[in-house]
Amino acid sequence: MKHSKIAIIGGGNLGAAIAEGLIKSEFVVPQQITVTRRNLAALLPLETAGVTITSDNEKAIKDSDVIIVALKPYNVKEVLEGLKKNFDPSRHIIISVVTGVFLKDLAAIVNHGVPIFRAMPNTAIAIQESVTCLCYEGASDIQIKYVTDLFDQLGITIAIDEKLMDAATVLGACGIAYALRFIRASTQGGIEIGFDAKTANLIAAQTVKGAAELLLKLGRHPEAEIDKVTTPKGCTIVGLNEMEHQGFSSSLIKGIGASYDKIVK
Ligand SMILES: NC(=O)C1=CN([C@@H]2O[C@H](COP(=O)(O)OP(=O)(O)OC[C@H]3O[C@@H](n4cnc5c(N)ncnc54)[C@H](OP(=O)(O)O)[C@@H]3O)[C@@H](O)[C@H]2O)C=CC1
Ligand SMILES: O=C(O)[C@@H]1CCC=N1
Repeated sequence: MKHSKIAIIGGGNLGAAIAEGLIKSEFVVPQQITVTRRNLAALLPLETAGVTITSDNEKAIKDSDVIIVALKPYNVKEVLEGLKKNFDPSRHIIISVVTGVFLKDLAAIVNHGVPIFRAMPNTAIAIQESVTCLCYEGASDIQIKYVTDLFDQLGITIAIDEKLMDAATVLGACGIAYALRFIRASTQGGIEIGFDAKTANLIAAQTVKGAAELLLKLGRHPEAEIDKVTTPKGCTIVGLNEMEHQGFSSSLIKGIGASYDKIVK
């Protein structure tokens, strides 16, 4: 499957980010990628990089082997219904990154025996730093290996039960926004205590990266690392405790719950 052509149906925020990541990773060359949307002007940078851009979904599917569906949840049914006659089970695999649309619902729309994967990456896929949770139905071992390899090039991949896909959406995909808001708030605090915005943002972003790398590279526990920073009677514990009095951990946990409820209810 190494020379498979990839069509991304719906080249918006996530679809375009996947294309960018694929190009950077060299998993495929740009000429193996087609990206579709109606407003093609937004895709011109990808075209400059060598990707085929088009509004013709049918042609994109006919010219490709792997079809990544990156449409909004509310128009996926309508768009795929109109395209289903173009899917060939002996050739195509479908990878949906659409939030909240189950494998069985996708299979019912396509109705063709085409292997279907659900993947839940985040926008850091553009720089090969996504965490992508994956589940699938009706796929062969070769196809599972291919799709896992593809997302492994774009960050890390975790195979999960489909029942956890909504939770993966919140923790991994929405999580990028939560982390960025943390950095933004830190930057605002940094400005209040003396830094210009650019320097404060750099310090806040690199600090979050360092914290994450302590866990990812050294396998450490967050609280054990916090203990190393909180000098007795020092400034860290005073700030941290004040944040907790103001509901820091609680607001994050409640926010994660609210995002989850929005998907499942
Ligand atoms: N953004 C994120 O961080 C994440 C998003 N997701 C999921 O990925 C999906 C896409 O999200 P996102 O990229 O943010 O949304 P966008 O709205 O940015 O992208 C969807 C794209 O689909 C295009 N589109 C609409 N109709 C058609 C059509 N008939 N044919 C081809 N393209 C079409 C739209 O462009 P145009 O109007 O020009 O046609 C639009 O650019 C959603 O289901 C979302 O839940 C999952 C994880 C993370
Ligand atoms: O906010 C959303 O609905 C989408 C799904 C995950 C990230 N963005």
